Amino acid sequence: MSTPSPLVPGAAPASHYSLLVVDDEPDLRTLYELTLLREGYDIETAGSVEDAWQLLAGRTYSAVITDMRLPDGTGLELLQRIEAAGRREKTIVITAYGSADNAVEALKAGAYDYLTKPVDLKQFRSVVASALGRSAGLPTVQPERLPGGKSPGARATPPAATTIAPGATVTPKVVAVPRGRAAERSAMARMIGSSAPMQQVRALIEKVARSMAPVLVQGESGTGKELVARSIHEVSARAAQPFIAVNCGAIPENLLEAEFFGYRKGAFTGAQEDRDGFFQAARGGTLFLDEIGDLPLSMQSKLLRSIQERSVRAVGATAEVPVDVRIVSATHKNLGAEVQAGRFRQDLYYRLNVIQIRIPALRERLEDLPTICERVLERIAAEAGVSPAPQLSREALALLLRYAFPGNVRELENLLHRAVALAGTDVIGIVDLDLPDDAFEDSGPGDWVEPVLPEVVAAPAVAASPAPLPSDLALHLDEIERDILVRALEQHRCNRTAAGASLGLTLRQMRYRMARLGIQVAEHGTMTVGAGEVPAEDGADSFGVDDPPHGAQR
Ligand SMILES: Nc1ncnc2c1ncn2[C@@H]1O[C@H](COP(=O)(O)OP(=O)(O)OP(=O)(O)O)[C@@H](O)[C@H]1O
Repeated sequence: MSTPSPLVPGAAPASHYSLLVVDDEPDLRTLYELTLLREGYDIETAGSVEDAWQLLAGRTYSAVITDMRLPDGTGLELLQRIEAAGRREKTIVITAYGSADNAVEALKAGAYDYLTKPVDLKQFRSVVASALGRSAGLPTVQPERLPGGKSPGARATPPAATTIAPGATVTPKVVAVPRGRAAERSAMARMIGSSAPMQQVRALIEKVARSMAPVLVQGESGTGKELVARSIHEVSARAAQPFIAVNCGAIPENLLEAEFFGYRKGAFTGAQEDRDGFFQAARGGTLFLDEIGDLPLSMQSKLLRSIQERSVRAVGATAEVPVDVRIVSATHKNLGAEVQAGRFRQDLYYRLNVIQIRIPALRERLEDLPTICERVLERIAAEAGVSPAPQLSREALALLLRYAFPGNVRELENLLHRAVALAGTDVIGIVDLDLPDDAFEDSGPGDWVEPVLPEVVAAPAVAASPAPLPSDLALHLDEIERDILVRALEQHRCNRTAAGASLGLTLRQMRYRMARLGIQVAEHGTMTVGAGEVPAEDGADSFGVDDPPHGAQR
């Protein structure tokens, strides 16, 4: 066991970061201890899991650095104990060279980061500094103290994040450009939804933000993968450093290397000065690799090397330069299947997929839809300087709840923008949604979703006082639906195809609904409304002026 020594030549000023180093080899302990003392940290050391645990029982540390193989157990066991006890020490494990499995296991178990033997001391200092939320070699800053003397790690105000357009040259100037209004609010605050899957996503973000483990975010297009990546960055100790978002699928293959790693003056025709790449721009922060599944195989191997070595070599440069960057990647593809098909390197997949966050499609969390609509409409109104914000009519919301949203939240946002423009009033109706004709093509009797209509979204702004609650919701909604269908049929002279299209329904769906609600249209164009029934699958029991004769091709 040792304490900060005034005898260490060149030691940085004393700090309040305290570290516990666990290794059974006395020489290595001394090496790590001396290295860290020079950085100005307080150090204590232990030679086994039990020794370490005893020290931990007596106090808290800013971080624990442990070798994987210890005489009475493994570093992983120590880490698991720390996690299980709910302690907040950051943990760094040191694994034998080539034991990627151990490293991945440690990251999954909650380690902040790992180092491989033989430990490169420069990297060692940088990883420890990164775990403490500071830059290696900088004077140590006294962290905010929590009860018990624990350093919480730096939680700075999120800086402006940056997306780099393909082909754009990366300079510090570009990195500093703010992203505009949306970037002003934190990504986590912009992420709407309290459904169980979204709660899980939020909990995972909080958990993974504490470590350096690579995260792979999977989900359909428009589900919010970038929002999740930004949230991880903002919640992490890297929040004060850059967030660089790169769309891997949008960069021409011949530019990829220069864009990722930068280039030196004269490296190729037109390289008139040194330029940084995405990795250098993201130094100390997070590099978000969107659409990683679109990265060509040749670039995949270069990316793998940089991630493994934690260093990059600019095009035309002779030396590798270490970079401290956290990688978050995303894809809408099934990367496992891409690996099977030989289009994605298995080793890279393994490196990127240490922790996976799957964002469910919007149709899998429909309970979030009313709140998302409400908040998006508020935002549209605020941007246009309009008050009060437009609201969806009950019927419009009911229709949206049955729509499949192939483009997920992004599609919903676009749809609401258009609807607000079309509506002209502060209540958005079904016609304003202008949903595509084939929107409900697959829906049939079994696909009916009983709408959940929270009062806050459903109540039109014009209502003076809230309507009394219905005693039978299903009957009440049937009445509303019946009324809408009858009005649409009247407007379209009982032509069911046209009436259905005006409501975003196919003829088959229109037939089904009419039969269910007891609406009949005779051949001469008169309409009767009676008791409903459960229709036959193809709804062939009701005829109308727009129906072809039996057997005819439409
Ligand atoms: N849970 C959510 N709450 C509010 N807005 C959301 C949510 N999820 C996504 N959005 C919004 O939807 C749009 C698309 O989100 P984002 O770009 O993060 O999706 P993505 O999955 O990365 O899309 P792509 O795969 O096309 O790159 C953004 O405007 C984002 O703010």
